[in-house]
Amino acid sequence: MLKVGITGGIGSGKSTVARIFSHLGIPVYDSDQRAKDLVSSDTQLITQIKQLMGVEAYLPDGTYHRKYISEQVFKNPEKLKALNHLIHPAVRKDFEAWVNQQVDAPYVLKEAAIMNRDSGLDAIIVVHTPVKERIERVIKRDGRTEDQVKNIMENQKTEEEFISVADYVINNGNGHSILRQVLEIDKKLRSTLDQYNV
Ligand SMILES: CC(C)(COP(=O)(O)OP(=O)(O)OC[C@H]1O[C@@H](n2cnc3c(N)ncnc32)[C@H](O)[C@@H]1O)[C@@H](O)C(=O)NCCC(=O)NCCS
Ligand SMILES: Nc1ncnc2c1ncn2[C@@H]1O[C@H](COP(=O)(O)OP(=O)(O)OP(=O)(O)O)[C@@H](O)[C@H]1O
Repeated sequence: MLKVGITGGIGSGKSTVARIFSHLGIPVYDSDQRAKDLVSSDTQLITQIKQLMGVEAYLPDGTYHRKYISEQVFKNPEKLKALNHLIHPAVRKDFEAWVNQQVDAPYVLKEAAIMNRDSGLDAIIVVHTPVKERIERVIKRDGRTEDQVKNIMENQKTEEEFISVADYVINNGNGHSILRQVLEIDKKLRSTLDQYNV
């Protein structure tokens, strides 16, 4: 089973592009969403996160306090690194278990904001959108302030760094057609798979 990553900075359009692959029948693993499920259900992880971030990391009803954690980690790279260190091994394990269930798919897609050449993926797609457009789209989508978006961006790869890990780049800037680009990549990935099967 080919494992393909899809990455890009906040608001680049990863989820939008992943949705198109999903319509083509490709199973998509949403790391952000799965991470949020795991921090709400994995008791060992919950204990470790409270130790790292304080009891305020969870609301009295047990909900993961995203707003509080977001404010803490995106202004403190060391805290973010420590949180990643707790959550990412759990996500990696969960992803491998999920992949094993996707028996009939030609390939699977892992969507994540953090991805490197050594992430254990066979190919990486980077969704590229100019920073200015990403900021405008996230303000519109989330109601975050420009400073909040820039704060998150400072803790992510730059556009150049994202592109440096890419096997395929999808340009999602204003005026570009993502459907055509997705169809081309899907065709190439399926033909790679055919070569493996020969
Ligand atoms: C930091 C948290 C609380 C922020 O939650 P919030 O709902 O405010 O924002 P959201 O999840 O939509 O993330 C905002 C943007 O930051 C990106 N992001 C999330 N976590 C990280 C991270 N560890 N490093 C860099 N970018 C990140 C997201 O992809 C998105 O682009 C939450 O994202 C979290 O718990 N992250 C840790 C889990 C993680 O690393 N997820 C990323 C893939 S495994
Ligand atoms: N080509 C486009 N033109 C205009 N708006 C777009 C385009 N692509 C995506 N958007 C919008 O921009 C916002 C960000 O897109 P999306 O949520 O797919 O990004 P993302 O990379 O998954 O973000 P995050 O990392 O925050 O999860 C969404 O509101 C989406 O509807």
